[in-house]
Amino acid sequence: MPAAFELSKVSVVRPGKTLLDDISWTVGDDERWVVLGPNGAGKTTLLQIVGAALHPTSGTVDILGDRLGQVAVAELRTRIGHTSTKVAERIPPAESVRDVVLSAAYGVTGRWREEYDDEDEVRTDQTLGEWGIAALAGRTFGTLSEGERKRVLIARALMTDPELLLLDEPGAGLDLGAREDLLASLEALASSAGSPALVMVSHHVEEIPVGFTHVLMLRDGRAVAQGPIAQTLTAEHLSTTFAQPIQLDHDHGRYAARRAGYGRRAMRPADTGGNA
Ligand SMILES: Nc1ncnc2c1ncn2[C@@H]1O[C@H](COP(=O)(O)OP(=O)(O)OP(=O)(O)O)[C@@H](O)[C@H]1O
Repeated sequence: MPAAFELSKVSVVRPGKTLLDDISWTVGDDERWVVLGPNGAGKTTLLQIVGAALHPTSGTVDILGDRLGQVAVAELRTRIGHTSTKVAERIPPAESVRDVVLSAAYGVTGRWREEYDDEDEVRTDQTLGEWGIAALAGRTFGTLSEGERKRVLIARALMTDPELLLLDEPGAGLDLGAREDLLASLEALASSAGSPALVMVSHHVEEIPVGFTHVLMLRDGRAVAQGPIAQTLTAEHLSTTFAQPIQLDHDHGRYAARRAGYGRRAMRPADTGGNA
């Protein structure tokens, strides 16, 4: 199995702060990973490394067969789809949804005088259709709801048919229905033959789409655990990652987590005013 990327002993250090500490991590091109961890754990920093947007302070990074530091990163980035709030912030609010997706062909945000060929136009319409947002094509990005924006960003990231897709908190800010719609789409993508290698960052196990195969858990820049989801996503590892006792439930490929023991006290009659 060829590796989509391989990190060896990667650290990222800033004055007074170690953002990533000695991370070794290999992702195969047919694997779908979720990266879980609390606020400030280093998840976004890790995704920036894998997206060739940041060089590590130490360690080596090989992405799609190229070693970071020995390759033109602009070219490498065209092979990687990356969605994040940072990408969203760069998109002009007045840009049409169709142009947000189309302009990915040049890796630019904000259409200007680029010339697009028919293949780009066809691929744009196809991707808008696949992500259920064809009806939004003429709307401006700034008028979209959070759920609609998330879909447009994923469509943009997939427009260039990347070999690696990085999704930084795609479920953040979505209502229950929009989250479930997104998870269904990601499940379909994860199980499709032409899917790129996938890495999704999340705070919540409830946001793991069915079909995701592996998990990496981060705390304070260090890997708490990593490996196949079935063996690695455990209450014990979650408790260490989130620094509190966690109960984990699993049903038909979906997960739910909460603090262990939460609710027991509230059930006592003395607390509820009951007289049983
Ligand atoms: N240039 C920097 N200098 C110092 N600290 C930084 C710098 N950039 C990021 N950090 C810190 O590094 C830590 C990791 O940041 P990162 O954004 O990777 O975390 P995260 O896991 O994605 O967090 P969240 O879930 O809140 O988005 C945070 O505490 C952040 O404040």
